[in-house]
Amino acid sequence: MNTFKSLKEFYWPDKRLFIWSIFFLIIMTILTMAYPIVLQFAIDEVVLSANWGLLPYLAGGFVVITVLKAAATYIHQYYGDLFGIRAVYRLRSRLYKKLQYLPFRFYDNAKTGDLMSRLTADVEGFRFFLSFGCAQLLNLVLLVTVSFAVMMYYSVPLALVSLAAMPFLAVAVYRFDKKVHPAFKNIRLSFASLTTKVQENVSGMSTVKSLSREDFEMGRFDGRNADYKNKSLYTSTIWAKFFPFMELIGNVCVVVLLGFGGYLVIQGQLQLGQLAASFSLIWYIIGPLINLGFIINTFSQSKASGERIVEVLEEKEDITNTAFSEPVDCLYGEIVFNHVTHTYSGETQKALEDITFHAAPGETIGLIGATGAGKTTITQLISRFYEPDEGEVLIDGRAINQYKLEDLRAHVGFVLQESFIFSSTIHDNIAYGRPDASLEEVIDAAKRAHAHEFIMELQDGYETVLGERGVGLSGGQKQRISIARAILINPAILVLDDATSAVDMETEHRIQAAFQEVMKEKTTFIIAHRISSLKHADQILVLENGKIAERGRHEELLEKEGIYKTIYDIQFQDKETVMQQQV
Ligand SMILES: Nc1ncnc2c1ncn2[C@@H]1O[C@H](COP(=O)(O)OP(=O)(O)OP(=O)(O)O)[C@@H](O)[C@H]1O
Repeated sequence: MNTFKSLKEFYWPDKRLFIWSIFFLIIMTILTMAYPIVLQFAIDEVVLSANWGLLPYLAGGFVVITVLKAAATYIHQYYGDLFGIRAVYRLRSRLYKKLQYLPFRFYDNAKTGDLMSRLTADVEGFRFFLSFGCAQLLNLVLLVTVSFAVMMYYSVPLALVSLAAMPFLAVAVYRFDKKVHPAFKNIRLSFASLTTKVQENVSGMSTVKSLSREDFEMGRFDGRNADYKNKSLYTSTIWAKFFPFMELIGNVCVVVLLGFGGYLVIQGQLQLGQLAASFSLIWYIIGPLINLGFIINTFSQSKASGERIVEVLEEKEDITNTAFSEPVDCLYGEIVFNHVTHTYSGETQKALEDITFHAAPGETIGLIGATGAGKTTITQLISRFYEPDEGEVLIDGRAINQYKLEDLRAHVGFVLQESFIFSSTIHDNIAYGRPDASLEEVIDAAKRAHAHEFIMELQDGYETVLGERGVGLSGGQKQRISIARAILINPAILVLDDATSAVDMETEHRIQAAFQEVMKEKTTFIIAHRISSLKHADQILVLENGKIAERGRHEELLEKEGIYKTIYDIQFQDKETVMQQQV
């Protein structure tokens, strides 16, 4: 019940809808009970008493009851549905908002397929219970109690004898639920694994194709598909056995009712109409009891779904604005790292250890080092994507948690190795960080990123719609869109993660020139693997295993004859070799 309590704020604002829906459900049940009573009255008081004058009234009354019941059913269902739909609308919005603000740490461990199923299947499971499951449970209790009471009113012995088999029915339902519940749970898990596989496959399709692993992927999918099929078949066999068995018990009850009831009628202890009415009433008891398993199942499924939803909602947003966070209009871009140490959650090895440096506004800092040395981590700490375990990061003399997160991030521009392109127009992709930018500004940014020419060659120019993940653009083109995006937000701090690795030599040269232009008055971090990108940096930090191994300008580092010089020699020799081969 805790789950339902935790999610109360989403469904309780519409409690009126729920109450009305339940009110009309009660009316619906009362009117349903009227059917057998009218039948009993028609047989005993009209037919057997030859009181034919009552017949038109009875028929008219029956029509009125039917119409009223139809109206009550409509209102009950409509309000019930509205109640569930509105609740999950709020819930979905909150979940989506939560996903936007959850820290990077959460996404490091989250599986996309799993998150998707929480936002879709689990939310739907919860809605189903709110809209129908809850009402069904209440309907069951009402129908069974009232039907039993009316049967008892007609004849206590008949009610007790014909319902003697009910305990068997209850035991069968209980045993069935014990089997079917885990079976359903397994189906859900199997389905989640199936969708995760599909999602992963579609996302990594280019890798699958480039390595010709289609057959391997199909084999892996077949395994999960077969697992899902087997689990569904197993559940079907449980259902298939359950219904005939339940019907058998139900029919035994009916046979007992007719036999014993017939005897009572012959003995004059029961009226014929009462027997006929009891025949209908007994199904109002058996029917819902057979469905009890299904209702319990809906309940436990929605409870499980609710738990998975609550898990996301209660996930800690540990990187947020603090009480000291203040809005800021402009940054100068002075950055200080003071003995910063950082370990990613779940890792034992430090990604950064005791990093200290000072970057004056407008300076260019080069970061170089082997893969995994900690270059990206430094830039991620500047944007407060993660919080360091020890030490502090200061911008313009203030600790970065004293800035409002959105302001801080608005002043740091990233050009990442793998730029994400949204499935919308080129214009919207460039203006993503500044949707208010004018078309002239967007075009100017594209020109400076050397993207304008290729954009104009596309059929719809800036209005060209890009596919998911920007399919249709080359790596270099995507990167230039990303550069234009960063230029447009005009950040005080710029991070270029191997920004020109995916473009040809000529374009690289042009982009580098454009960057010299935009980097003016901006503190820029260049994460580079090639020394050529760092030659003009004001300061180069050479990282090794999360520590700064060397620092200085290009010429100074060459003189040190250390790691930097080694990298330089390797890259320089490579160049020499290429030159020699060309001669
Ligand atoms: N999200 C993460 N969760 C756990 N460990 C991480 C995460 N990101 C990076 N690491 C680890 O932290 C260390 C530093 O990684 P980082 O990405 O900063 O290196 P890098 O120098 O930028 O490497 P590359 O040149 O390959 O991009 C590595 O050992 C890496 O495995």
